[in-house]
Amino acid sequence: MRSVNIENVSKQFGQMYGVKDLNLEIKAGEFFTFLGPSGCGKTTTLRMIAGFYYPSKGKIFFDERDVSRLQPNKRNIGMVFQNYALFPHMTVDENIAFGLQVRKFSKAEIQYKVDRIRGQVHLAAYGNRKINELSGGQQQRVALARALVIEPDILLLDEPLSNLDAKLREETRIEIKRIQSELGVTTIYVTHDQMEAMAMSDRIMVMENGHIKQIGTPQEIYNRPVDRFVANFIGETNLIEGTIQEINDEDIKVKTANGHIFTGRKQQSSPTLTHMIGDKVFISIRPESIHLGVGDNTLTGKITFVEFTGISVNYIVDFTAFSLKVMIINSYDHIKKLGEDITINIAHDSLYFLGE
Ligand SMILES: Nc1ncnc2c1ncn2[C@@H]1O[C@H](COP(=O)(O)OP(=O)(O)OP(=O)(O)O)[C@@H](O)[C@H]1O
Repeated sequence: MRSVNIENVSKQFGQMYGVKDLNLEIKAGEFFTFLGPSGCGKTTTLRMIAGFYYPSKGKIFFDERDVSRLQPNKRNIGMVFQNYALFPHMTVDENIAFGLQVRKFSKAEIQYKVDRIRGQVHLAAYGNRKINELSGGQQQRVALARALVIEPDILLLDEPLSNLDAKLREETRIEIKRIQSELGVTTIYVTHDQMEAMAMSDRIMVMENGHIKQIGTPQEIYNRPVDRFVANFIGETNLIEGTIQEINDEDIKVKTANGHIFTGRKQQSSPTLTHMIGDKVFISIRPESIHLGVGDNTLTGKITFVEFTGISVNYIVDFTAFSLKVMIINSYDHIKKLGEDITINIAHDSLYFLGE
């Protein structure tokens, strides 16, 4: 396993930038995810790491080695894409063995390595099955085995689960994570699915328009987003606009347009926020951090939407100047009805302040 260092990398397509001035270090053995909406530059970055694109500017290192202009087949990388690109009429073993044959391993070595990796992806009994006789999830595990059997320094995965249905996605996600942590291979994962990114990654890079927005652990990104884009993109949140009314070393009071005052902790603010009385701020409140009844930041409003999902009861509650999505984890309590009044509270620690 190797580290990946991206230094000042840009990729231009004519006048347009796919990515611009990217600086990034992925540690050896890390599960690192590129996350962002369509067109933000995830695949372009991955392709430069793979060697399918060369950077227009800047350098890429695997450990100390400059690979910026090295051909893909000289980089010792394993790759899995959303369309598995397996040979459908060949067997599982023939597919897995492909990269080893290209590398001219002996027959005995190939069989040993193929058997071993087939066991690791939980397909031990499937060596002689044809690819078109496998389920989508099994096919994706063959693709993974084929990428891993060459013992790559770096594993690149580009939306590998997007062709699978929801249940299989989750199962395969768990399998990929298990195999990755058993083998300890440095893994770079591309997705636009924030749940997937959160569940699998050691660290996540959130991208927008060819730029890095934030790099951090799933918890950092979820609990301490740098701005409204990240807060909105990672999970659901309520954003309420207001102005700073009062401030001291510990607390901030923010007044909304209809005169409501929210009190929160100063340390629960994005690092880029300046704290001056009169400044405009946004309060981010996660739906699951809102509770029923009286407490800190108590409010009473009218229910304009209600749904029961099994895990939770979700409400939208109108407070005239703003509305809040509220998620009450299923407690078998009475479910309130559309049009009813509801009293909610939000702990001071659950408010998070963002700049414009
Ligand atoms: N070969 C190309 N020629 C011209 N523009 C390109 C090319 N490849 C990518 N782009 C542009 O670069 C930007 C980044 O594209 P990229 O494919 O990296 O995005 P992405 O985040 O992977 O999106 P998606 O999730 O849709 O795959 C986009 O605006 C895209 O249109």
